[in-house]
Amino acid sequence: MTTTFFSEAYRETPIHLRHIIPLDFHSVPTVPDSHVWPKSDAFSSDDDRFSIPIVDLNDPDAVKLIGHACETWGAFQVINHGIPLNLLDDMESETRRLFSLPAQQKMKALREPAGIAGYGIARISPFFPKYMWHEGFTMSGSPVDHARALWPNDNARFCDVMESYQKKMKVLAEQLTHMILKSLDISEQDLNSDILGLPYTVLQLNSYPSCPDPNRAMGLAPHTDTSLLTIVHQSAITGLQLFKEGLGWVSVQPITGALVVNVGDLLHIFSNARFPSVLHRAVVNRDRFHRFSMAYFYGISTDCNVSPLPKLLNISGQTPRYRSVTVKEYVVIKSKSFDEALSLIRI
Ligand SMILES: O=C(O)CCC(=O)C(=O)O
Ligand SMILES: [Fe+2]
Repeated sequence: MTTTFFSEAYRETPIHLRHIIPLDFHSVPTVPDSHVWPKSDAFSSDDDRFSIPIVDLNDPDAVKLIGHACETWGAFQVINHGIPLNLLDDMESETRRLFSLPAQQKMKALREPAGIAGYGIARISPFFPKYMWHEGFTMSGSPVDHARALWPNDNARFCDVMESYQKKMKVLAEQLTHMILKSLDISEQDLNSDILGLPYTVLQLNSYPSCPDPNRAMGLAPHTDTSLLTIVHQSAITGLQLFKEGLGWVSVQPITGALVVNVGDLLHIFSNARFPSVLHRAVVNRDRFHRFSMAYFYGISTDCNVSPLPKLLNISGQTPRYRSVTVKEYVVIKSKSFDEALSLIRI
């Protein structure tokens, strides 16, 4: 259902094969020109004083802390989230197993040009002149068809781990969404319809192979997510950075067992821009530091309308900053105009 919906939206913006097939990273001793990025002179802060808040979900003040983090950073790390540590470990080892397959094997699960699920490079790739040091595998629901192509006789464990992770993530994403709305004084009854009952969810596995010249390569170029919120599990290797006005690029330090939560475009619109849809990117490392991340995108489905929440406008006396769009319309605008998408629906 979700796949169909996205294919519908993506049919208008199919991607050329050269923007789907990843480089066979292990076959190149140096960074090819196609993957060389101008050295970023943006200030990158590894200073511990500048890091996103860590919120303990058992903290009695968690709602307030989450609201504050969404407002000031558009992101936070969450601990005591209820996702078992061994499931996070299993996710990481299955992800590693997938990306360690030979290139020609991974090609058997290649994403369709107008599709969302399968193996390939980042969907944002056509918006940049150079390729990223990255390969991905995307799922919406069961990955069984692609998993069968990857491992004809040995795919049950991969599918079990991916499915149970998606189930657990959905529960956590719902809980976080309710807490975020509560921080705005919004209850479910205040929403126009049962929009939260119609989630769309996508799980994206990311692989950033170690790079011979990390300063000239880009893992995942700066972007915002087209979700309500995104929950990221990153392996113990740094790479994720968020852009904060006045500070520049700030690294999100991996903390064992913690998950990173990002505000996405849809929540930004709902909040009438009170919560920034956080600009983020992934940088790469050298030597043996092959990094993985697993991003769970939680959004709302199909024909739902997204607009600044009326109750929020009433409470704050603000005028709406965005016009109402359906999720489908927004996905099409974003896949054509990328970082201009929000400004194209601004009032
Ligand atoms: O690798 C990461 O930490 C970030 C992944 C990400 O931003 C994405 O998949 O949209
Ligand atoms: Fe992202």
